[in-house]
Amino acid sequence: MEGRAAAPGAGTVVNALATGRGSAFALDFETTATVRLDPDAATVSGTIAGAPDGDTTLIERCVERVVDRYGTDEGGVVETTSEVPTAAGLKSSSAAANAAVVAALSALGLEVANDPDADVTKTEACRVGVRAAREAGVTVTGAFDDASASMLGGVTVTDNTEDELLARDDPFAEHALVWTPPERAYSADADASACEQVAPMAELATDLALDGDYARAMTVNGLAFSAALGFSAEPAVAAMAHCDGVSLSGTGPSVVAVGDRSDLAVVEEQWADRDGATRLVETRKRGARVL
Ligand SMILES: Nc1ncnc2c1ncn2[C@@H]1O[C@H](COP(=O)(O)OP(=O)(O)OP(=O)(O)O)[C@@H](O)[C@H]1O
Ligand SMILES: O=C(O)C1=C[C@@H](O)[C@@H](O)[C@H](O)C1
Repeated sequence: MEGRAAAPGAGTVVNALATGRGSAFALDFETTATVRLDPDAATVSGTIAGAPDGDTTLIERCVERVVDRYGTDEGGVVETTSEVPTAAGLKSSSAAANAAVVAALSALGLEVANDPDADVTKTEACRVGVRAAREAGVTVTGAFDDASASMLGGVTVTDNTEDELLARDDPFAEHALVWTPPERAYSADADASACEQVAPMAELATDLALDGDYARAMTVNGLAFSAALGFSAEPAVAAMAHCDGVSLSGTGPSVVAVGDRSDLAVVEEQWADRDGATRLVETRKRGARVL
């Protein structure tokens, strides 16, 4: 009983830490999970390729929750390999959870699809991963915004207090420029009460996103949450005149700009002297998939 699946990382349109409502969009780099289930194994054990000391609680919980709900008490192993940097604001936890859940469902022989007649809908599979993320303690709100963008692709707006999908659209930009500084910021350590202080700006950004004005929502979000979480707004200020939208992603430290490819080349020059890595990626319409 083996299943393999991949799910993309994502960038932030609106951070949900202020109000519980958030928005994110899928980016074309992904995490792959392989799950082997064994009816005779008593536990699930995980490994992260290239990170022998990485915390495997999340992916183990994901497989356990799938087995609890859809299986017959199997144990087994789960392994991830990832192009999404961990704790960089690019939704590594959502990509890992979605890949692990879809791979486990595939190992059980279940079809996961957007189709309401599928054995398991993608939205339901996504909620299983979000519950596992809450149990593993890697999230503040459950991050259904990030998880749904990764699972469904395109851009989503959600209410994370109810794990409810408020909107889903195809990508609002073709390309994104992603700057990832060397430091890491775990979501679970973020200052949620500082974020709550910028709730009026988060509400404004959410209204813009629900009107389909995702790029401007990102920019409003980025200024508010950079200030609340103590990140410099200077990269966003340097980029703003040259792109459609730019924001601190997640709880940082990455900054993501969207716009035409030629505009993003100008932003890349503005960001060139910074520590860390800058990469130009495509946004992604397709979400998680069985391999
Ligand atoms: N490839 C992976 N395999 C297994 N678990 C992973 C993997 N990547 C991330 N995780 C889990 O997610 C945790 C990091 O979650 P965190 O929310 O802090 O990062 P993020 O999702 O990249 O950030 P953000 O929510 O700001 O985008 C790790 O400690 C680990 O438990
Ligand atoms: O842990 C969380 O609940 C979240 C973390 C960040 O990615 C945010 O961008 C997201 O909206 C919610």
